Amino acid sequence: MADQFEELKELREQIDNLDTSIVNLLNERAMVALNIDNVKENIAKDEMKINEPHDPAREMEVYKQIQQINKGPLPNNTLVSIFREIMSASLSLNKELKISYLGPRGTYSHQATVNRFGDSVIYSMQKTIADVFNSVEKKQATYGVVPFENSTHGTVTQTIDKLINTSAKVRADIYLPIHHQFLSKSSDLSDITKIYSHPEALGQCSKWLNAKMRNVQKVPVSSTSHAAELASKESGAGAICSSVCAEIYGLKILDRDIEDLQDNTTRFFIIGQSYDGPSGNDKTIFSFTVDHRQPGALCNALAVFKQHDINITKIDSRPSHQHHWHYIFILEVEGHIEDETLKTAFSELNNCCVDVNIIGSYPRSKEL
Ligand SMILES: O=C(O)C(=O)C[C@]1(C(=O)O)C=C[C@@H](O)C=C1
Repeated sequence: MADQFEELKELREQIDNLDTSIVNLLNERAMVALNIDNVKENIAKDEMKINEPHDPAREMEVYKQIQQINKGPLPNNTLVSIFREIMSASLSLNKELKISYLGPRGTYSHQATVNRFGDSVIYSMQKTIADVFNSVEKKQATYGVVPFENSTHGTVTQTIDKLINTSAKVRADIYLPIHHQFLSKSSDLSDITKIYSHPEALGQCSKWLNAKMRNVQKVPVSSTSHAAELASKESGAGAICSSVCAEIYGLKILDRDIEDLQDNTTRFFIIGQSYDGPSGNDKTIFSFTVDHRQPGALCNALAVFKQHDINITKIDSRPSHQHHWHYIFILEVEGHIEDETLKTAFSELNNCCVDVNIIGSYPRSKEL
């Protein structure tokens, strides 16, 4: 017994020594991150650009490298979480970094934002997607996170309508698997007379709603968390939202994973004042308008990408709000706007469009 206590003491001494090394190494790393920030500041001044502390392409490189060198026993996802926090700390060493997202706490936007930026930055929750854009445009937040598209229900119209009219730029994307739960104060589905949720979440659960709640009133609200908040104050009301809302708002989960498709995933955009240079594996999003009186005008615009062998990864259109039945087209293509191929393609595109507006270029991220 005495031997074992002695062994425990020795092992704890080993841990203490290792912790000392880890703390010293973390501080050494933080000093290097501070130096990087100073160098980036000088480069930005020379090039008359904005210094962007967050570098999504570099973060992906760091994650890739730590996973390659990892020999265990720690699993890769544990190391990724630890490094998420290490880089979160680097991001906030020099100055306060404020990130805005569609709140309240517990929304999918909140989860995507915290997964990406960690615990050391300051978060600012906003009531609407438009408010997230406003906070970035007015420089009240360094970055904002907005939902862009869902694998089941398509484009988030509130976001795309802001993207075509904003000075903010898309600088990264985040994929988040989405599993919706049905939450209520009541204990039985048969007591439910009203369902709150964000319109996108209602759309992603249409099969469940039709099968189990066909005649129940559906009330679209600004976010899934706000839906949970409302449901927590009304008997007979329920909310479609994430499981974390159960704890936050003191609700019961009456049905789980009610989304139409089990691989339901939402892609979020990180918006800021500018985007980074090419990483070698990027995407570019832009909007354009064509002369509506000219037959084949849209076809000519799209043909530019075929001619340059540029893959189009998304196409959408939205009403122009200037003339009835005139549309703005939104395209996402592979490549960075500073790549030679894209530069040539965009100069040709400018010749056959009324207006072309680059919304962002960003490193292609991995769908987890
Ligand atoms: O390499 C950089 O550009 C850094 O600012 C350092 C660092 C890091 O801690 O590794 C910090 C934040 C960036 O988002 C990416 C990487």
